[in-house]
Amino acid sequence: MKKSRGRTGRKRRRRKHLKSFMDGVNCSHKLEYIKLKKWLKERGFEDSNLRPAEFWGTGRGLMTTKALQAGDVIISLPEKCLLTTSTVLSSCLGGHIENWKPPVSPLLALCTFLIAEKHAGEKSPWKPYLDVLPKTYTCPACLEPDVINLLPNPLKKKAQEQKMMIQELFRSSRAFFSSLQPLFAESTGTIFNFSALEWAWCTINTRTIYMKHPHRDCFSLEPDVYALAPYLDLLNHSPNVQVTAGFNEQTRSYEIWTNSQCKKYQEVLICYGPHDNQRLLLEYGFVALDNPHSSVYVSADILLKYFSPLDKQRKAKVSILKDHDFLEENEQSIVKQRNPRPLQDETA
Ligand SMILES: C[S@@+](CC[C@H](N)C(=O)[O-])C[C@H]1O[C@@H](n2cnc3c(N)ncnc32)[C@H](O)[C@@H]1O
Repeated sequence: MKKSRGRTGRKRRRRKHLKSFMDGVNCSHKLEYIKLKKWLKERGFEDSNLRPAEFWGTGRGLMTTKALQAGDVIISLPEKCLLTTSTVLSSCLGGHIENWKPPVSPLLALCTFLIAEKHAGEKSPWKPYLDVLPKTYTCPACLEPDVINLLPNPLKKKAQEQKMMIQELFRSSRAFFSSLQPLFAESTGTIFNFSALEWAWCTINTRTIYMKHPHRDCFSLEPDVYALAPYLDLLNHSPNVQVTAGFNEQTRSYEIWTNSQCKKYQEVLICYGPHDNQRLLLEYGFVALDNPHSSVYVSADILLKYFSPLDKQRKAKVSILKDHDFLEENEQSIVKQRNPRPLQDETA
């Protein structure tokens, strides 16, 4: 049959070309995903219509093999598949954490567990999950100083703070790491090194879902709101979709429901929250195209410079903006131990 060379043909070819970019390259045949699926099945995860795939634009994510309608469940992950502080406490680290004073934070407990399990290699029951975790991250904390220097000023300061915060976490955790020596043949100084902590911190910062756990005395007062959710954490973010997510007490599973449609073989996207690109870069290491939450950060200095000198209210206006945290502080801020932001608000 003669190929259509007219306008319709060109349109059709263009659409096909565009579609091939939007569709992902299925990678569920790769051994690491086959092992992960088997491991999840043993923990009660029912095979869904999701497949790991590589997408142009968002990287690795999950594609659906069935069209999704608003109201459909995207994924339902049983409690047994989740990695939380309860997992950590029931491991060999549990006794050491319970005896350690001052108590460690839930975040540090999770970081320690990830590093220890990664070190255990073949012996770790979490190996199929650990094997699919990224080896490196693009959060500002992992960027070289000369790259951080290229960022706009307010973001540069926040990136430097994030780097210093992890350095401080490492410094303040060294004694705790040393206390774990009886559990390891190799020196804890080698196992729990700075880059291992940085990797674990970024894993938690970029991949955890929000799940509130009651406070336990063996932990410090920082909120215990994290859970690592294997497979579910392959879902990428879009500011333009809406989902409902949370732990379902009846099914004892963490569930995500879509409020948007998704076509067959397209990437299933969820919303991590109404974050602007600065926040996305800081917390997750990427920026979203056409982000409706985009904002521009302005320092008090810049604002005052461009306020009309005749405006008698300008100081009061700046003060109101400051009170509501709408202004970047210019002075060097004290490095605070900030808790990372879980993947999804309960309300996202
Ligand atoms: C929860 S993980 C999602 C799965 C991840 N892409 C992977 O391969 O493991 C979150 C990370 O995915 C990446 N990501 C999520 N949404 C993205 C998007 N819209 N564009 C680019 N990268 C995105 C970022 O690196 C982010 O830190």
